[in-house]
Amino acid sequence: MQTRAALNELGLNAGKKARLHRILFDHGLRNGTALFLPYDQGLEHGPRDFFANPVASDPAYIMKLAIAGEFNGVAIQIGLAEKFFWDYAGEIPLILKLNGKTDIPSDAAALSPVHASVADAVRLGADAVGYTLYVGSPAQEADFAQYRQIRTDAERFGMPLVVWAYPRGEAIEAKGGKDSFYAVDYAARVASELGADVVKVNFPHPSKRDNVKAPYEEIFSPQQAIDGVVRSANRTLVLVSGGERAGDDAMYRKAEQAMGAGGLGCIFGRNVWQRGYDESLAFVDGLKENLVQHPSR
Ligand SMILES: O=C(CO)COP(=O)(O)O
Repeated sequence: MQTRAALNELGLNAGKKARLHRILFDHGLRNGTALFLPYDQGLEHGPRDFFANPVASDPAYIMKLAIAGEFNGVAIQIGLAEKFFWDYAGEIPLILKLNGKTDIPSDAAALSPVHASVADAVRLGADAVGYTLYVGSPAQEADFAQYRQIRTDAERFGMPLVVWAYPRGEAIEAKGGKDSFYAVDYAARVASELGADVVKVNFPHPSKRDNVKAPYEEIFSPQQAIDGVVRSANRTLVLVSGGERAGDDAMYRKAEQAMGAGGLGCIFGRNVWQRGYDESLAFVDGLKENLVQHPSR
C-alpha cells in the first residue's frame, strides 16, 4: 500500500479505512507497509514458547518491545488487552483476536471458538480485529458460521478484519500438507471470498507439493509461491507470518519475497521475542530494511 489514496481501492467502508490508515500511516513504518507483533502464542501453544526468553511471558515487556521496535500494532487476546493495553494506548495500535484455542487437543477437527466480540474491540480502543479460520477442517462449517457474525459486526463497526487463514485437517494433509502451496493459496482465496480485509498466511513451501497434481507442480520457487498467494487474495491484503525460530537471513528473505509479491507486510512473533531485548530490536531493524514495497501495490 503506497498511499492513503490506495485505501480507496480496497472496497472498504469509511471506518475501516480510517482505522487502517491509523495503523499503516500513523504508526510503525508509516509508509503503508505493516509489521505486526503477534502475542497469542501463550494461548495457542502455552508457556513453552517463553522458555527461550522468560521475560517474554510478561505482556508489559512485549508491549514495550513493540513500541520500541516501532511496530504497526500488536495482536493479543482479550484478557491481555483488558489488563495491559490501556497503559500503551495511543502509542501502538491494537488488533484484538476474537477467537483462539489451545494446542492440547489434536488438530484433527480444528475450530477456534469465539470468546470476544467486535463490540469488545471498540470498547478497548482496537484498530482491527483478528479471526483464525481453519480452512479444510472437518469443523469448517461451524467455523464459517461463527465467522459470519464477526464479519457482519466488523462491517457495522467499521473495524478492519484480519483473518489468520490456516489450512488444517486430514484432507489438507492428504493434499500436500498445511504449508504446501496448494493449501496456503487456497486459504488465502477463502479469506478473500469470505470478506477478510487482511489475510495472514504462513509462507507457502513450494516443494511440499506431493500428491498434488497440475497446475501446482509448475510452482517451484518461493517467490512464485507467494506471488500466487497474493494474486489469489486480490483486494485482501496479505501478511506473512514468521513461524518457529529460524535463521535471521531466512526470515529476511521471507519478508523480502512477501513484499516482492505485493504483500502488505509481516506478522512475526517468536522470531522477534524469543531472544534478548537488544537482539530483538536489532533483528527488527534488519527486517525493516527488507520490507521494501513492490511498485504496483
Ligand atoms: O501470527 C502469528 C501468531 O498469531 C505468528 O506468530 P509467529 O511469528 O510466532 O509464528
